[in-house]
Amino acid sequence: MVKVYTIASGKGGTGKTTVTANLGSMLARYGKKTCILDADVGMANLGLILGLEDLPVTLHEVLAGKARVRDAIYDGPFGVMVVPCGLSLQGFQQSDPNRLKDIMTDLVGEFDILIMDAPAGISRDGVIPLTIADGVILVVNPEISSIVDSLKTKILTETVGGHVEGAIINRVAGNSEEFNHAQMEKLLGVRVLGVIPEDPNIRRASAGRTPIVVKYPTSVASRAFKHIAADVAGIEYVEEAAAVPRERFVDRLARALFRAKA
Ligand SMILES: Nc1ncnc2c1ncn2[C@@H]1O[C@H](COP(=O)(O)OP(=O)(O)OP(=O)(O)O)[C@@H](O)[C@H]1O
Repeated sequence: MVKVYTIASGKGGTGKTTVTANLGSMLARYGKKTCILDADVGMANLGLILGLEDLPVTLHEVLAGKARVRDAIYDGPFGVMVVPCGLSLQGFQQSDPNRLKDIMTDLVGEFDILIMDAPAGISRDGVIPLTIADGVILVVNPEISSIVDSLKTKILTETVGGHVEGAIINRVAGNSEEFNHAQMEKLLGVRVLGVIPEDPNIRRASAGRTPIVVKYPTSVASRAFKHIAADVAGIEYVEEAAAVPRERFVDRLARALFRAKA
């Protein structure tokens, strides 16, 4: 049975796109047929951080009724399928977000998991991804403004008949001013699905157009993403061993000589 998630937030910049790219990639790695869509049609950047640009067909053309969604699906990391959005203002203006529901209906038979990256804030178009998901996942930073804005998104989701699955706390630096896991759960009134630390490798990976789980798989943030993905996939998380560097020729030679002498 397919499960449809929307990754949402209150204010912008909390890490929705980062979560969508990394969670989607890991779910595919864990064997789930996964598709991630950039439903942030006005401020799209999922394609940008995955190196998918200058594409002939994107979600813009599909939402404009000019193309089929099948023609806007591209290969992403670890076998995740990606439906990116174009960057042009004209493409945004021609998009009809009401078509999103039909697009999702077209995809449900082909995937185990569909994940939509929603627009930030509260807008008429932003409501659609909140209503058509089985579960909305809020991406929240551990500070009061982000919590208050996410609460508004939670209330809006419930008002329009949607369901909030839980929250991911992102960019946790471990400062004493930050709200902790238990406080966040109490304030938001939802289960915390995972905690992603502040990790400079996330920016480095994005600059290289690759999710951190691919580029720096043993980094602290990658391990956190893997935990959440395993939970969502319903499998037990097993720590992957760090890659053992290949032994250099001189080391092999020295070892062989040393053994020969002994
Ligand atoms: N855990 C983290 N540690 C360090 N940097 C992070 C982390 N999560 C996200 N970032 C950085 O924060 C910035 C915003 O992240 P992202 O684009 O994922 O947010 P967003 O919620 O999708 O934003 P928007 O609402 O504008 O679409 C990016 O530069 C990203 O690399």
